[in-house]
Amino acid sequence: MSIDLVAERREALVAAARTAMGTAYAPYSGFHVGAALLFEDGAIVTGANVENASYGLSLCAETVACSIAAHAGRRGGLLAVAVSGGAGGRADAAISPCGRCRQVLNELAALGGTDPLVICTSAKETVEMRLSALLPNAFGPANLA
Ligand SMILES: O=c1ccn([C@H]2C[C@H](O)[C@@H](CO)O2)c(=O)[nH]1
Ligand SMILES: [Zn+2]
Repeated sequence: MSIDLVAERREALVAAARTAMGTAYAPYSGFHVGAALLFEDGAIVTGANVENASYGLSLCAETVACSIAAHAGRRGGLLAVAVSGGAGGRADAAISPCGRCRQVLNELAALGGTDPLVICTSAKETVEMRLSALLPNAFGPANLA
């Protein structure tokens, strides 16, 4: 059921990540990233990186998308994540989420007991893996219960 939804919405999810890349605010790195989250109800929530003049405060696209989803009331049900990005918004590198974003994604995943598929896409290639492979033995909400 869930796997079918990912297959069904896969193209839309990747397209949403690419579109979201267009709203990146990345004047310092020039590296534009878009992320799209697919939920069990079929909804797609997107985000793009938001940089800051104090460089270290910049937020990645995946973290922005997770924050928007949480703010909209989502507390789980994360089935898949698509990430697309590259210098100048050219999406020529299949980038995978940074360490901080893996942990942020894990919060939404763990709350709903899912292991989302992470789809890293570029114009040239697509690399896919489960979040549990990107963040094995994760620290999560259960550790605080
Ligand atoms: O998976 C990633 C990797 C990097 N970035 C952003 C952070 C920064 O704004 C820019 C360059 O690192 O790309 C993301 O949004 N997601
Ligand atoms: Zn990140």
